[in-house]
Amino acid sequence: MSDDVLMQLSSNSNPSDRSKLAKLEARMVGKSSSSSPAVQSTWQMPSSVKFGTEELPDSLSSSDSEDDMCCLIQNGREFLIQANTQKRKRVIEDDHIMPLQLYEGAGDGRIKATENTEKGSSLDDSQRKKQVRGRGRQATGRGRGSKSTDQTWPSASPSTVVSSNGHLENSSVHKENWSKEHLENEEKTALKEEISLLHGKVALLEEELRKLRQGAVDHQQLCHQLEKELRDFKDRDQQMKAKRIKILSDLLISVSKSERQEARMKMRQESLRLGNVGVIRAGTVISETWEDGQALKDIHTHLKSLLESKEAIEKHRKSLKKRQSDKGDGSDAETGMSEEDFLIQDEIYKSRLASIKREEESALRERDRYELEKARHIREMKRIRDEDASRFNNFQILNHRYALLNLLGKGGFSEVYKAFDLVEFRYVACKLHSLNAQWSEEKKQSYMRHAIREYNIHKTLVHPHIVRLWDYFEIDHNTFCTVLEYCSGKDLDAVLKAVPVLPEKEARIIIVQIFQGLVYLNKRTPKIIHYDLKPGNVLFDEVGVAKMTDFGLSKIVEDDVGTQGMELTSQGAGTYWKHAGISAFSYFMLLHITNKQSEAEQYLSFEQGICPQNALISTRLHSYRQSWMFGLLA
Ligand SMILES: Nc1ncnc2c1ncn2[C@@H]1O[C@H](COP(=O)(O)OP(=O)(O)OP(=O)(O)O)[C@@H](O)[C@H]1O
Repeated sequence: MSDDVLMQLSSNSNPSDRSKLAKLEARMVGKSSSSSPAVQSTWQMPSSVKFGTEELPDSLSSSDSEDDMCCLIQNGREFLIQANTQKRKRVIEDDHIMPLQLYEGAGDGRIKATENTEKGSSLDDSQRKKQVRGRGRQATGRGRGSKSTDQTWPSASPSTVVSSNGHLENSSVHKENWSKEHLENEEKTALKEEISLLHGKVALLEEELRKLRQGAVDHQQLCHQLEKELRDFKDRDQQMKAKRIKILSDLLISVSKSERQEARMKMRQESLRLGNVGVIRAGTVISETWEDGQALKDIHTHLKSLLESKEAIEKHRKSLKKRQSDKGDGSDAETGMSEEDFLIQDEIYKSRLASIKREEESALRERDRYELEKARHIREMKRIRDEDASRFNNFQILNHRYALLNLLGKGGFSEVYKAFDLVEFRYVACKLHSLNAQWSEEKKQSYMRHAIREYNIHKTLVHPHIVRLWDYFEIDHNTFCTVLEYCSGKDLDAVLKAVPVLPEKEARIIIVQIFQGLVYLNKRTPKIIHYDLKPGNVLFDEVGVAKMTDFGLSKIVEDDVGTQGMELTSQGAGTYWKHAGISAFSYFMLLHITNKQSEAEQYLSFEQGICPQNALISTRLHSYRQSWMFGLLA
């Protein structure tokens, strides 16, 4: 430590002092070799310190010259040494103050750095961080810094100045202790400040927590309230839903009831106009017979009178012709009519006959129209009668969902009701399949198999020209229901029966739609054969889109089964698909357009030749032929 300080001190002394010192030392070394090394070393150190001129003997201070020195040496070498030794002592005594004064000039930074370095070894990392934090605060001028800068280090130098001097060492230790204490105090102050800050933060957080807890409690209460409201709302909604459904079904029922009344009233009126079913009693046998209504009676009477008139005129004409030929070239003996008069009379008869013919044609057209109306009327009568006889005619709600309204029609084994779906809020057609209680279990099973197959095939079909099957459920042991898309238009059978000849354009667009449906059935996997395509199974929706329905006889075509391995019915089905599927339908439509019965008959025999083994199809075709081909085209 002393070497460093000495170096420092010597570097700080001015050059003239240094040369004087060198000279003095040179003399001392040369002339007083007896002086102790301790003294010498002690001497050397303060010699580099700036000597105040007042500290030297006047003779030395007043004269720097070589002569003075020589004089001193000559006059008493001993004195000089003694004087220098005393001075050196004094310098050393004061020395513990001087170097620090010098250091103070050099700046606090270095001392502090030294202190910090020393302290750094004894402080752990956290303490160091705190110091840095403390200094940071000093730099920002937050209290502690100002204190620290106000404090001045004691001007005492560290123990490096004179290590051999006990007093100085104590001072150094004291300073170290002081700086430690100071640091500890600073640390404590910082920690106290930090603790008070943390206390503040804790108080804030506690306040925040309290508020949050309060908020949570409020939220929970709100949540409970909302849950309760939701429950109430759901209950109310449930009650309202039940009410809504009740009101809706009541409305639907009242509309249906009025429709029923209207239908029956219309039927009664139409019965008077178009005809009714009368009862004929022959002994004990009671049979039903058709009695034409007034309009038909009138038209028939009119036609009859026209015919009578025509016959009468024809008769008169014949007698005129006879008289004309009898009279020869002369005039008629009885009437005196000339040849010219005969010709005029004949023209009158001819004209009258032509007029009657026109009237007759008109009356026949009118009769045809009445006949069509009569057919519709008979159909409606049958529907009403079936509705009245049905066990589902009292507006039941099936499966808690389908409100049955009015009967649409009755098939071989089923009744189709218009219904309202109270879940989806749409009209549907409920097809109620009833098994005859008289049937054997085997027959029932067979029917069920057919119905389930129909359902399974039909439910997978989604196409604009195929009636959708929405649902299927059992009603009781002998009855089940399929829910179908509702088609509010007529079926094609009714359309064809309503016109004597269907215009080609209309027939073509119906065929196109049905072909699209058939193409879909043939392209999907697995392919489906409808097997029962007829006008009665083509329905129209409210905008006139044609849709195929009734998949009761349809079959799935297994892809991997070759024609050889197929059942007889399936072989027929494959062929039927080609010929009776697309061709038959278009053929029938074309026949209906061209109205050529011979071609229709030819086609039917051809079709029967394709699948003679399929009794069911043959039966169907037979009824088909009966109801449609011969009924219409004959
Ligand atoms: N989805 C529907 N929408 C509207 N009316 C329908 C619907 N399905 C059937 N109908 C009508 O219900 C009546 C009876 O239909 P159903 O299919 O039971 O009889 P069918 O085909 O004449 O007889 P079968 O099934 O014995 O051949 C028909 O007049 C038909 O117009």
